[in-house]
Amino acid sequence: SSSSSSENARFGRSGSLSSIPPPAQKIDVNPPKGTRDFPPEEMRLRNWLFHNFREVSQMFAFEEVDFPVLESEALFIRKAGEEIRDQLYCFEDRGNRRVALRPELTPSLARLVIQKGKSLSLPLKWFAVGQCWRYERMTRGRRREHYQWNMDIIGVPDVTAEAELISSIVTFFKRIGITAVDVGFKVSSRKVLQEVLRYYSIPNNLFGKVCIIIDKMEKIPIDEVKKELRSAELSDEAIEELLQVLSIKSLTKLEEKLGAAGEAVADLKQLFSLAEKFGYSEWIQFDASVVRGLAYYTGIVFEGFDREGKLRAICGGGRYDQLLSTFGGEDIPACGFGFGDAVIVELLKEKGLIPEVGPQVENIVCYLDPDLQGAAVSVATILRGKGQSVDLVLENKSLKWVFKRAARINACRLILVGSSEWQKGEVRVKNLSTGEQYEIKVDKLE
Ligand SMILES: CC(=O)Nc1cnc2ccccc2c1
Repeated sequence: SSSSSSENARFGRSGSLSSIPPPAQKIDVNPPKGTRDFPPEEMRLRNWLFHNFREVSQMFAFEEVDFPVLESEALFIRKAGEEIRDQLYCFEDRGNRRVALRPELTPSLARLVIQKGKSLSLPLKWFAVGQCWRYERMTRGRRREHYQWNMDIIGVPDVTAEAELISSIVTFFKRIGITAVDVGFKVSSRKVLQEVLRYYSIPNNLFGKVCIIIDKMEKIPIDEVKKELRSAELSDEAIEELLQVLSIKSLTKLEEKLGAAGEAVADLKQLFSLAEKFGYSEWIQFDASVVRGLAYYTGIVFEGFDREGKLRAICGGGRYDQLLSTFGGEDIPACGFGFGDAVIVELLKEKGLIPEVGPQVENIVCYLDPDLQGAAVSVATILRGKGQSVDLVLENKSLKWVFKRAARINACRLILVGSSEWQKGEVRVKNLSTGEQYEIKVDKLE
């Protein structure tokens, strides 16, 4: 233990006495249920994925933001019957405050926008990559945390914002080798639903709840959906009409059904024509059944899906023009998406697209004679001063050991500090890919 108690100080690190007795039994060395460790190999894959998230976000001139993982529970209390609410990882802290581990990033973003208020010059283009949490009863072995990439555009009411967001996701997919043959986007607008509900004079306050019920359509039997819609005070006629409209998969048919005057048709037509200009038409399709499972969406919604139909949604998002006022702020038009780190990795595995990301280091420096430890340290430090990466062998190890380690860490070059060379101010260098060997003055190393 590294406790600085005087006891340790007196006997030093290797003191025979320890001031702390060993635990009675071994602690559980696994991470908490539903959570993951990231040892080096897994961390390299995660860093590769997040690097691509960040590169695309920066290519679209988005600025990175982040928020606390811990938020007031109130930020996520919505009454629309969302799964994300049922699984909120919430608790009372030591100050008796109701808090929650964030299940998503958008409410935090809204909170920050309200907090910054007039000092922000719109539009904002913000992105974040953050860990989100859920607490599932009797975890069905499902994870309780994942990382989500979010991109949001705040202050642009026009559909061109949603088109831009979809373009950024398409750009991301292309970068990692995913094509329109592998995935697509189902696109719709909640204004379709709004126009049907208005026709049947369903009160607006039921809108969120109806969306959440419909979002479950693919997951629960249709009779259950109808039962829940009936309990949400929809007439049988309204339910039948609603389900009929939600089965429409062509914009032309939608226009025949709703007429050309409504915003839903106008927005979607504009989006599909912008898709042409962005060059991702073959990636998107209209599908009125897409509503997404978050209550606050108000307009265009979309979700990325794998065309083989084996996996859950890869990503999803949409317009949320009235989220800020639910927190007491002035409404500002906004849209965004969330992209989790789990399904995409399953997809990459399916497609054989997991990248080979091994460790990489330029130099490994070792000393053959125990008296040359200081010399090795100075060689490593000179190389690092030149911006090179160096694995310094910290103890006097055999050459056999050093070669084995050099291979494991995939070092490019071996620098041997030996006494005969060191007399001449030189070191021996071995290029580990070509095998080439030579001796060189230390300050000539580059
Ligand atoms: C496939 C997967 O891991 N999904 C997942 C995992 N953890 C979450 C945590 C919070 C919200 C949504 C989550 C979703």
